[in-house]
Amino acid sequence: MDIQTSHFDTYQHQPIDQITLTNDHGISAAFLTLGATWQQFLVPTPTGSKNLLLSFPHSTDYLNNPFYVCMAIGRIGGRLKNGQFPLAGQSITVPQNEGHNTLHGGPHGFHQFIWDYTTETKQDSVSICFKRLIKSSEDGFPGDLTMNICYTLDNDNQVTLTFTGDSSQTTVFNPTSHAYFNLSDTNHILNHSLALNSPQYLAVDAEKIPTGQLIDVQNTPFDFNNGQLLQPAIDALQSTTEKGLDDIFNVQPDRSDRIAVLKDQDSQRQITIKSKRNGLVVYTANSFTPDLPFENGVGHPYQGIALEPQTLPDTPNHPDFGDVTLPANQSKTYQIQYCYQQL
Ligand SMILES: OC[C@H]1O[C@H](O[C@H]2[C@H](O)[C@@H](O)[C@H](O)O[C@@H]2CO)[C@H](O)[C@@H](O)[C@@H]1O
Repeated sequence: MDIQTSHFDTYQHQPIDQITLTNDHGISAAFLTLGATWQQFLVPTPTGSKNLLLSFPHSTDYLNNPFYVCMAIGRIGGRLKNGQFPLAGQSITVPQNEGHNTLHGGPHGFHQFIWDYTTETKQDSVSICFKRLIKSSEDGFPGDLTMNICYTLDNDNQVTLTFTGDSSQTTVFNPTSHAYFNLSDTNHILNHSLALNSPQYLAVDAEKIPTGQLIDVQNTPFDFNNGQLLQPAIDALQSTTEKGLDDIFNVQPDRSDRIAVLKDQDSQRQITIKSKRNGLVVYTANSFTPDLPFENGVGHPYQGIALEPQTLPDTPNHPDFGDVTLPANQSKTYQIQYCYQQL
């Protein structure tokens, strides 16, 4: 097990570090202090290594576009209608960043911060824990939030994300990761298959806000229960505005908390995703554009797929979706696991 720290670059006169964790099988995962970003998931190939994540070469590239590439998302993933919600008998309004709605924690979400960190080496795992006090005056949500985002790489080739929040006042908390995967040796994900434990997806309005209605996936392009190739699923959506997947699935974790399996048919690389929460947003990068300077070539639609486990979005406005309340001075932890296998 190994941990290496290096200087990545400088952003707004502040140094950005890159921290690389390596396990005993030669698999490594790299992270940036900017946005607590998961920058690389490097697996061995016959000729070297392959990054399973989309990545940029500079800090500014991460913040110069609206795609949150592999960054940490919080306090709340997804959209909050009108940036408003009821909480502890009050109507709360938070800063908006997509018209009058709030997306991915608003204009000052987790992705905007430069995080402090500590590292830890154990016999079978290596970890980096990003830490920051996010003041209510910084992101506009109730309560000062003491936030820890830990990434652990173990010898089962699994990366575990652990989000722990503790707030000075009752607040809302539904963090996730915006990691975009491309498991293939090509620059698109069309020959990946996706399997989801998901009987329903959420209806959304024209602004992609959940209406509250859950729709059965049977006989729709959204039925991934038996696994489905992404190319035909995306083809079936070409007549829609999005021309691809940007959808919220109501998932049912199995006994091992598995909710999804992504597999590249050509290379036989596979990622299994585990989460205890009831939502998964699937976004196939439908509006990526050539001005995105990715390390594996300029941006284009379907270059990667973001799989974002969370409690169903806009939950504070839909109590039947769950409860993302974080009571004052009580710590809450969510975990997401991404497990790599070469079949
Ligand atoms: O404006 C850029 C894109 O923003 C949205 O895409 C987000 C998507 O809706 C979310 O479900 C996902 O979690 O994050 C995406 C990146 O922010 C728009 O929906 C998309 O059309 C825009 O191109």
